[in-house]
Amino acid sequence: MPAHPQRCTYLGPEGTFTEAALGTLPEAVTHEVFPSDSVAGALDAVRGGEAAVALVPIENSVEGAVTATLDELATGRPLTIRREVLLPISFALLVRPGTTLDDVKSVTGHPVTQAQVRRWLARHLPHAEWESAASNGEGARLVRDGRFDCAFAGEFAARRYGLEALITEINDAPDAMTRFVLLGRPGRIAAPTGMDKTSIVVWPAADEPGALLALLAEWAVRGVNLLRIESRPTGEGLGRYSFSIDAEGHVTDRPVREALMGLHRISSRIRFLGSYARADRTAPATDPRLANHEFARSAAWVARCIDGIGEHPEL
Ligand SMILES: O=C(O)C(=O)Cc1ccccc1
Repeated sequence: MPAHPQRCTYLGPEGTFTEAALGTLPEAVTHEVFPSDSVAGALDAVRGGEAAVALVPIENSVEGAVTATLDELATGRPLTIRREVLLPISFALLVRPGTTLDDVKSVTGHPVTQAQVRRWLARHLPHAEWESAASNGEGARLVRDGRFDCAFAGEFAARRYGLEALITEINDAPDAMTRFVLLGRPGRIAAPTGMDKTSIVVWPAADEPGALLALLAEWAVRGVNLLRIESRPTGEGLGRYSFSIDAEGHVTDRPVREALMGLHRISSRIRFLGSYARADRTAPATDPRLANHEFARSAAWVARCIDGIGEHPEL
């Protein structure tokens, strides 16, 4: 460990799933780790230089986007994604020791959690009042402090806050996963691994027929597969949206690079959020016609056409 290790922050407080996800990354040992109390706080710590990197949730397989994260990435000083990590999620109902299900009148957790335990709540605690917390760790802390009767959080958070897991393995959808991203200030992009993903935010140029189709066509004509597309309101009035997109491949792959160039030409704004290794280690279906050397070969052919080398430069 260097004398002054770099710092890494995460959506805290202690006991969040984000902290558990961070535990699977090398940064958990190579960096000095500290919690932030919101997604915005974590990203501002990176923007302000108090942390080199921050881990925050971005997407859940049941509830979809963590909108606070998407919106933070679309605005403010630019940040880029260095890594992503996937974590399977199931919840425990945490209470102060001695509390029974019959005692429970109020319940808390992160808003994304609420969406994942809705059916369970309707069945087992139909009269309990829900109020959201900034994170699941924060919910557990608030139960310890007597603000709520129980919180949904990871079972591991019980010990941290002197609570008891009354029920475990709660989840309306059994295979729920959450995706987290490690964000840093823009820097040199890591070399491709062959199993990469590229993320951007793009603002269409005009509110006109086919504007979204034109954005999608830039990827489609170059054979680039999209992994996620999400619209988010820009905040500039109803009907104004930006699109958050994950595409298969790395910015140094010719098809991805040319799609980005096309988007840059036709959009009103575009923000590059990084190229990084896919956590699911899935290699794209490769089309040999789209390999970098095929782009070089076709560029050389056009150059020969221009130079008039050969009567009919065909190859
Ligand atoms: O990290 C946490 O504990 C959070 O509060 C964010 C979250 C919410 C729901 C599932 C996974 C992570």
